[in-house]
Order: sequence, then structure tokens, then C-alpha cells
Amino acid sequence: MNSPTSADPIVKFTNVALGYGDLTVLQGIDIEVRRGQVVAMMGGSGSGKTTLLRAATGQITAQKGTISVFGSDIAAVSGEGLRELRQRMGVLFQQGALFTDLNVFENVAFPLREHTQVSESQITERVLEKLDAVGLRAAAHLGISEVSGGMARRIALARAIVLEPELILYDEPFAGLDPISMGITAQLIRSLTNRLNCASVLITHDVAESFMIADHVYMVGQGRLIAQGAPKDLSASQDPYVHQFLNGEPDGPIAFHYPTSPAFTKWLQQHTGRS
Ligand SMILES: Nc1ncnc2c1ncn2[C@@H]1O[C@H](COP(=O)(O)OP(=O)(O)OP(=O)(O)O)[C@@H](O)[C@H]1O
Repeated sequence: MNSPTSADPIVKFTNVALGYGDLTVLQGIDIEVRRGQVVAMMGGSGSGKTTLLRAATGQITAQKGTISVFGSDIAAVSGEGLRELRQRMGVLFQQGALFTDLNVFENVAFPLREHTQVSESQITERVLEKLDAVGLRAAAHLGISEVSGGMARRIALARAIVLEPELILYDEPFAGLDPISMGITAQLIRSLTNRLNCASVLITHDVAESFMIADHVYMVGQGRLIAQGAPKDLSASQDPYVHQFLNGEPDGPIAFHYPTSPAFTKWLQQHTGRS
């Protein structure tokens, strides 16, 4: 296997189909994410954004096509190999649950203690540096019950970056934040990407924040990749789906109703006793 160079994509999906059992959620997906880039994955509710994230971390395997992460085909690695790949990723879930019995410092130190052999003085240095990067150096001593919801998100972010991942995956990083915190979080994602020279992938509905910081946007819907490009290209798009999504219009090709399926029809028949 060739060793990946910095020009190689960190994540590459080639003609990928994804789904669960017999259900195919997305197909024909081609994606590339490179070092130093902030990439946003957008789309309506149920369009498959979380499914893309699960595929990039190897939680689900592709029904078709190949997914390579750090130059390795993720379907071909398992056990220790997958664990090593995942150690190079930081994942920030929407509910980035913190340990309530540990203080802020120990929450951020946790991955270092768990996965490395670094000395106590190095742990102190690295944890304070990451807390500084999210603006919370002086909150190191606080208990988790003493921090606000927005601070808790930033602590979870400091914890996600403490092992200096080459790829950071953010699940809805702006959900539930007030407009100021949204702007701060967006700038933080951009500055961390530049500072760590990593790649950041966000799955999000929030157009304004992600367009402010993304280098490239992929938009999924109707089971496929609907559009992609720099934010300014998508803003200029005439595609009705893109237009509806970016402008938050209720009418258009994005359906409000979850589509009827044979599985639903069967359930309804059983449930109501009607044939
Ligand atoms: N574990 C699962 N088993 C079966 N179907 C699933 C599973 N997870 C998700 N799905 C289906 O896959 C489709 C895409 O779901 P996904 O969670 O990826 O969407 P999303 O774009 O992240 O949505 P949202 O923005 O609402 O969180 C949906 O139709 C959903 O019902």
C-alpha cells in the first residue's frame, strides 16, 4: 500500500451506496475531503447526513462502492486496524456527553490518559492548551454541574481535539445554540481546522453558519448528491432543491412527508386489521 501524502484526500467516497438492510438511503455518492478543509454535508431531515457520518467512521459499511479514510479502504480494516484509524479522528456528537463526576480538566484529559502514555506535566500542558483554544482555560477547575450548556459543548470539543485528530467529524454543531454562540462555534471550527491543519466535516442544517466557514459543501436529498461546490456556487444555483433548502421555503421538491413503503403498508394493515 502506498503511504498517503498530504495531497491525498483524508476521506474519499467513490460511487458509494449506503443504507440499512434492504433500504438504500443514498447512492452514487462521490465525496473528497482534504487536509485543511472545512466541508459541510447538508440536506433535509432524513436525507442521510448521519448515515454519511456513520459510514466515514466505519460504523456501517457501504452497500456499494469504496470509502477510503487516511488512504485505507475502511471495509478492508477491522479490529485493531479500525481502532487505529478511529484514533486519528475526533467525533463530536450533538450530545457530547461529559463525565459528570470529573471536572472540566479531567474530562479533557480523559482520552490522553486512556490512549497515550504521556507524562502528567505533558497532560497538563496539552489539556490547558486545548481548553485555551476553545476559550475555557480558566474554567479547568470547574465541575460539570457549574458550566452552561454552551460551555459544555466547547469542553466536549476540547476533548474531541486533545489527541490532535487529523479528521474531526461534527454532528449538528450548531443545533440548539443561540445566534452568538453559533457564530462563535463556526469561527472556532474554522480556526481549529487551520491551527491543527486537520480536515473538518460538519453535518448540519444551518446554512448561514456553515456557508461562512466551509470550503466545500455537499448537499444530499432524494437519495443522491443533489449539488456540491463552494458556498458561493451553491448560493447562485438555480436547482429547485438547492434553492428551497437554502431559502427555507416550505414548498418545493423537498417532501415534508416521509415516503410510504411496503414495510409501512404491511405494518398499517397489521395495526388496523384492514387489508
Ligand atoms: N439504524 C437505522 N436502521 C434503519 N433505518 C435507518 C437507521 N438510521 C437511519 N435510518 C433511515 O435512514 C434515513 C436517513 O437517516 P439519517 O439519520 O442519516 O438522516 P439525517 O439526514 O441525518 O436526518 P436528520 O437531519 O433528521 O437527523 C432515514 O430514512 C432513516 O429513517
